[in-house]
Amino acid sequence: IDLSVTWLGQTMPGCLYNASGVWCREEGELEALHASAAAAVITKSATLTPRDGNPEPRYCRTPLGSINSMGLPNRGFDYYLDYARRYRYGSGKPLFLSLSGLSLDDNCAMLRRLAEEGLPAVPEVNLSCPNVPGKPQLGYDFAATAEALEAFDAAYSGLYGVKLPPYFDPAHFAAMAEILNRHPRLAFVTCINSIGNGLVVDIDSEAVVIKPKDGLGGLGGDYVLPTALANVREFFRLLPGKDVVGCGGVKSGREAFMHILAGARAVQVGTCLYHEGPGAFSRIAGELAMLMRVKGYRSLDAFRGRLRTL
Ligand SMILES: O=C(O)c1[nH]c(=O)[nH]c(=O)c1Cl
Repeated sequence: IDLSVTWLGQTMPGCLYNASGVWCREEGELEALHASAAAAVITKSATLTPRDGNPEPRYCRTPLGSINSMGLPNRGFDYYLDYARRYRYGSGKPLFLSLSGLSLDDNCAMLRRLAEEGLPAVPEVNLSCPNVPGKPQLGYDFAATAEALEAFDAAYSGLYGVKLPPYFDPAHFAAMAEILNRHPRLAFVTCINSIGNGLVVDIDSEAVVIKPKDGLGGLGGDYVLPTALANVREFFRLLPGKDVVGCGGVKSGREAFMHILAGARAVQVGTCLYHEGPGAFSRIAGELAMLMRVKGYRSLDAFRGRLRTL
């Protein structure tokens, strides 16, 4: 059973890696991911300067997944760039740098700095953080997204990707695809980020469960799987020549299989990784391989994007 994935001019040994934000803020966490069965590593979304993030409690696990309003806590761009300078690219596991500047200028400054370094690390620009008070998700503003992508192309001459928020309307899928398809070096989109601004209520305390934004936070886990699959399948159809990375609701080989069937080139794991740790990757990969064996598939190419309609 071959779980390898060839994209971005390289072949990685498997198809699973972390969702940005989970188990990836500190170098020790990143090294643990690299040492695990994860096939790639992506860093916590970086801002130009370090951030403490939102007041706690800012993350809560629920029976169906998670809610978070971390507020972009991170060590700052220089910390992750330094890690990228020392990363062992020869391992065959790509390194992605998630960038989430608080302004277009910040995103372009980080992209320009990364371009100057000439490192193999691939940027994934986050258009979808839902948890910085006062900062709407860029990906929901089509004009601003169009402007940003033009600026990214000018700031960075290599291949890059974007992390998209979930969309919920065919008109929005079409509008975003029209914008994204203008950019040949935009090599992939990662669908989806958390479903923003959900509200989890604790009926015992009769209170919300996280402090920021009076309890509003991004949802992950079982809550988001159908929405994630829809975004993967729609953008797989609408973005010829680009890759779609599936993210959302993956907790076993089953959901990984669903994402790939929907068109995902590779699959990210967030909420499940937060709770299980990097051992999740070998478990999920084993479950995926077993599922493929039962179904008679020897590689991901044998079923990627082959979701049947009725
Ligand atoms: O609050 C966060 O740090 C956060 N949380 C998310 O669920 N998605 C993001 O992109 C970010 Cl940047």
